[in-house]
Amino acid sequence: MAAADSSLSDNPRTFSRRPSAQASRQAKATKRKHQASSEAPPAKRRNETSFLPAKKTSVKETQRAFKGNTQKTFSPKKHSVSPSDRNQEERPCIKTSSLFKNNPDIPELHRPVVKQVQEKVFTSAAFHELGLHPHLISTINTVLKMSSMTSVQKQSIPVLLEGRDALVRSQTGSGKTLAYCIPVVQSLQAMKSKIQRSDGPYALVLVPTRELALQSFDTVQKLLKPFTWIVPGVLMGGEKRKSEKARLRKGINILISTPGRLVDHIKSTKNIHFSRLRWLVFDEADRILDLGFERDITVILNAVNAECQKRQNVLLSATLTEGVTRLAGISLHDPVSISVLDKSHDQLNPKDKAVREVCPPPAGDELDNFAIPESLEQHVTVVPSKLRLVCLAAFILQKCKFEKDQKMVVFFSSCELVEFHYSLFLQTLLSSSGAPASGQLPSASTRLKFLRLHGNMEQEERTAVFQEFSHSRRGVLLCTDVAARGLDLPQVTWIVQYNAPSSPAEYIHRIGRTARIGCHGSSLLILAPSEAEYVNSLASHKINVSEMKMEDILCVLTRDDCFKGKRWGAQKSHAVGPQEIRERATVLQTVFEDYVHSSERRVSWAKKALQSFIQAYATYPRELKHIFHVRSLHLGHVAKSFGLRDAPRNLSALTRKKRKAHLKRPDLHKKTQSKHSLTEILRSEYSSGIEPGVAKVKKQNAPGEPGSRPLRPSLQPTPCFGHGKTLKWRKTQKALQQDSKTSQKV
Ligand SMILES: Nc1ncnc2c1ncn2[C@@H]1O[C@H](COP(=O)(O)OP(=O)(O)OP(=O)(O)O)[C@@H](O)[C@H]1O
Repeated sequence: MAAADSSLSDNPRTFSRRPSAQASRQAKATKRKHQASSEAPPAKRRNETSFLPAKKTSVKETQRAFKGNTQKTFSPKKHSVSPSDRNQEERPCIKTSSLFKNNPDIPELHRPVVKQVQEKVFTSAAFHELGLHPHLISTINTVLKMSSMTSVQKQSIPVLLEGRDALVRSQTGSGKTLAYCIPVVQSLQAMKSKIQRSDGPYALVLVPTRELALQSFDTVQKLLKPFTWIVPGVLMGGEKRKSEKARLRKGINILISTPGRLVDHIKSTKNIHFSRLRWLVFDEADRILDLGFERDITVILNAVNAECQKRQNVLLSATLTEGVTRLAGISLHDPVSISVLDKSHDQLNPKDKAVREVCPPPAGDELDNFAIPESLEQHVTVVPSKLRLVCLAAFILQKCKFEKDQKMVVFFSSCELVEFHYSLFLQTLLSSSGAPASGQLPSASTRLKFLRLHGNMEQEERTAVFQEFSHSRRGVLLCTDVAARGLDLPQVTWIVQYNAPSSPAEYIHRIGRTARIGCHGSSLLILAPSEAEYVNSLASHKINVSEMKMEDILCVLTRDDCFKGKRWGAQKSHAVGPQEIRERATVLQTVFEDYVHSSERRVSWAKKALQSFIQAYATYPRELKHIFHVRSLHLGHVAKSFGLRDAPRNLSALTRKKRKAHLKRPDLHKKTQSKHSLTEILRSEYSSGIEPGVAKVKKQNAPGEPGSRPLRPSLQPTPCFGHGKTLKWRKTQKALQQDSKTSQKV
């Protein structure tokens, strides 16, 4: 295989591992010049180079840390053939820019070491100490196979059993679902007049995604095993409305739903009554109550309040933000605020933590510092844009091909990006993992398994993927933030964030898919050099990450002879030097580029994915724009991470046009057409599944304000958020809008 980098393949010795004194001086000078280095070249050059093939480079540029020739002729393989087959073919010469050349310096990460907020997961208290129904206790012990309570359960269950409203905050994977499900089931089974199915909902649980709805339903169903007269049900979209209506008509006593779907039924179904409602639970409350769902939540609360005033309200999340606390002030009645923070770090008397802690609502700074599971190791790697794709692929290979039983979730910023990488990896990495190579475990070739999950998939497939990945011992799930919240995917060992999240809260929820309930897990955040400052932003929220070097990730390619260059073909590859790593990375990049350029259709598919990336990039909230700004992207380099050899010429015009049109996301284009605001488009990731309902929503105006749709009389904004309190709509709306700025990109 001829590598695409002539400086590597023509004469390996030109790549001395130690640069000459002169080269090193020049490199230092270059480094100083680019001290405030970012991905972006100066504005003028950026405009020129971004849309043109790689240009000739200056001497100084060639002295940078990674060197090579600007262009190189190489022989591409026949498309979608494994890299090992490629040597045997006659290939035309195609120009490609060097992968390791003209990259910006990788800045040193001066990350402040901060003390992370910690929580203790388990307590020694047993469920039978709670005075629950004996059948409920035995179900928890035998069906769920749990005996001792987690901290959040120990604190929340007694409070909820006392009949209080509560605001519950505890780290991801700490058992919040049972913290509300147990009191709900205990209280409903104990009702004097036995519950009838036809009574309708006694408890309403709102969750942001369909998968989470299914998961919570599963838990409730298990708890209800001994109490067969109480019927649980789930409404989540994707299912035929007619069959959901039929189930509602028969009666559902514990109703779990996504907000959009419930609103649809409130508006169109006569069979949903809340007169007997005793419980209203908002799981992932900060997500549910943010701008994306605000309108739906108002409709739901108004419908509920119109029929029922006296009930218990519970808000739960690992990241309760100020907006939720404010809304909690309106929607909760004399709530107990439960936080499981391990104060032993700050307090002299560590015994205090064992006592049930009922604290005032967290305020100010405390809200911004989220607890992270102690057994979660967080890493960050800084990778130039050109190398992002090979770096991600190498990391996946390292963990999931060469190590045993690794289960990985990779987060992307849009559905289209998920689809692109999923297909690309299936066609390239899987076909290249046919025969076990030297250094590869015998069963490694069968170890690689890719799945994907995003909001644009058919519900049937979404559910199947969710189930398959849940029950699988290994595999790579490529997904959007639709999988970031609440999902309890057992034994996930690695979380990779290929596109940085739009807020610290989303960072916490994404990494929270691993290291659950005291298990060990790791995460990797991949940043471009221009994004390195994001590490400080995380540190300001008491999030500590340690650096992983890109070279150490790429190093794995030397274990896989699929990625051997031609020069090395006849040799045994014992020596693992930077040169060989670069060569193999170039071979892998060539595999991607060959696949993408194998047809016009694939090129335009890659362009669309690139466009989707740029559009998603433009949606970072204002407070992160100084780190993530489209202007900081070198499109030519970014294009390479989509297997494109050059940046598409018409991309910037297209993107500008799109940005003007309210930053529509291409992956949702079909659904949204041209009328939706950004928020609505982004929300559709979590949509009810009933498109006409979504499409009708025009603008995020407060009900009753000019431009808003008239609501049904019972839904008019005279809203009581329960217990006779009037919703100060405008104030809340403003507060929510402020808070949502950090959560727009989901
Ligand atoms: N007392 C317990 N003993 C053992 N396992 C438990 C206990 N309580 C909950 N679990 C398990 O812990 C895992 C995480 O629970 P859960 O999904 O409720 O966490 P969570 O706090 O809601 O997380 P997130 O914030 O991500 O939504 C689940 O697999 C659950 O079955």
